[in-house]
Amino acid sequence: MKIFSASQLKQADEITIKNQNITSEELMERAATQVFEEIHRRLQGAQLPVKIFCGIGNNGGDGLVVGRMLLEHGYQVKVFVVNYSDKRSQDFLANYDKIKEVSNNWPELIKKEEDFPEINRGDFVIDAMFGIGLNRPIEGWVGKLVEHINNSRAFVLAIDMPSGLFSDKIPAKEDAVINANFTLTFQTPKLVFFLPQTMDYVGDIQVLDIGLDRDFLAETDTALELTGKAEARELYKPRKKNSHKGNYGHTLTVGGSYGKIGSILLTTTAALRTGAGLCTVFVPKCGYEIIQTGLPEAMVITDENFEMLTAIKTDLDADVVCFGMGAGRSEETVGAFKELLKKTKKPMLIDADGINILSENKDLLQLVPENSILTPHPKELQRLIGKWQDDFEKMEMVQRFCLEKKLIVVLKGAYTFIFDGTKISINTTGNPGMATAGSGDVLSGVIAAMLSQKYKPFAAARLGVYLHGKAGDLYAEENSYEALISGDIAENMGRAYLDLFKEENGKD
Ligand SMILES: NC(=O)C1=CN([C@@H]2O[C@H](COP(=O)(O)OP(=O)(O)OC[C@H]3O[C@@H](n4cnc5c(N)ncnc54)[C@H](O)[C@@H]3O)[C@@H](O)[C@H]2O)[C@@H](O)CC1
Ligand SMILES: [K+]
Repeated sequence: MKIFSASQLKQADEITIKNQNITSEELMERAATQVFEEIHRRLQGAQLPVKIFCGIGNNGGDGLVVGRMLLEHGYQVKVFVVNYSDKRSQDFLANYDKIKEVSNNWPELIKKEEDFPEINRGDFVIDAMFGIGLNRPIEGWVGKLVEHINNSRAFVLAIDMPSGLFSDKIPAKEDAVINANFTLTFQTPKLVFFLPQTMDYVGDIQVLDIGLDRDFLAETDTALELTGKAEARELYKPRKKNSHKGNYGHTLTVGGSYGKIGSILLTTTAALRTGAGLCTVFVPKCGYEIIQTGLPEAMVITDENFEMLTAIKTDLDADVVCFGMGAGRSEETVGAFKELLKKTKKPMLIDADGINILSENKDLLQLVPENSILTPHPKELQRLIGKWQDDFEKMEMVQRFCLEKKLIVVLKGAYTFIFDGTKISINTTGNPGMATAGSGDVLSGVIAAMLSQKYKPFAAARLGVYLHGKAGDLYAEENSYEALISGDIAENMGRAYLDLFKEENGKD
């Protein structure tokens, strides 16, 4: 699913109004009807106090329409207009008149702190103050109202965006932002719903298709894309009946050190579970028996050294080399990595200590084969590219790094972001249970196996990250977040693949 910017959405609005020959008021009615239907489906007529806070722009207009429809359906609704300015939008005004016909009273105006209504814990609050039109922080008494709503601990549903969130920047610490439990957003999820600094304001997300011009949406390019089941399914390449293990590539996993052989064992297990045709593991001598016993499907070659990697001697011409898991950063290992980089020409997968070694020896970056994939977590990324001010600057810095070095970066997080210098893909699977030792090692194996099965690097990263998260989700659904250990992710890769083609309630 594409993620459109606020200006692209405004353009889509205008084109829709023109091409479908409707008024903007009709478009608002259509959008807000969807919000109403969703609320009605969930509340089923429940008589809890509904309090709607409307701004004076089109987000407020949506709130008025929703209020009118809820009243018509017998809900107990109180509509407030947060009257921070008298410059009301046209569609707001049209709906301001219409709601009076249903409620017989004008909505209550809030103009100062003394006008704030009481909000109780059991209330259902609808935030329709600001949407994508917010262009400066919420200030003064309106900011206090935001605090008042947040402090009430009532359930808060935001229309389009929680008020106070910008579509293209991070609010400052002191800025007022609605803490929503649920956000019903129009046509496209907004980027800020997925950034670490802003994702907590949004709560659960649902995207409502408000029927904006199909051609415009299909033809307009976006740098940002969300990878869900439909996209993952499109990336997936079915196996041919007439194939053999050579078709799925030979993966060489290189890593491990004394006390950290488990990491490379996890990586290689994951690679085999993801479909790598053959796997060879290169480890220090101390890893030999562990790997042979723990994973009889893999072949093992050892370093001359017992505890760490010192020279990666092998004639194997692997389809993909995966380096770093548990490798440590001793001088000898750095040297061994350098030699490995020199002789590797195909895109590699570099993780963990591999990334840390690159951060400490930036000259090695020029040896990394084009289109290789790096899978840092935020701390590792910071060591590699330096500090950023906020998530927007971080994204710019990563894209610049990817372009300059011709690399792909998989930035691991609650939402994992995949960068290739021009595109950014945001993953939708995964859960807090996966914040556990070794889940990154498993991810490395999964993506390496995708490369070895001849997926193009960006696609390999996207599909790998998606399936890895899905495997974790499927396990957690039955066993809890807490009980999930990273080996379970590898074990459940098969279910993640099968799930790609499972229909849920007739849709994906
Ligand atoms: N295609 C779509 O996405 C549709 C969008 N609609 C709604 O329209 C919204 C956008 O409406 P608007 O452009 O009127 O903008 P908003 O309703 O988000 O904001 C209202 C106005 O407040 C002013 N403002 C901005 N920041 C302020 C601040 N800190 N303090 C005081 N005033 C401030 C701006 O002039 C802005 O136009 C969307 O979020 C959505 O809810 C729907 O009605 C119809 C379809
Ligand atoms: K809002």
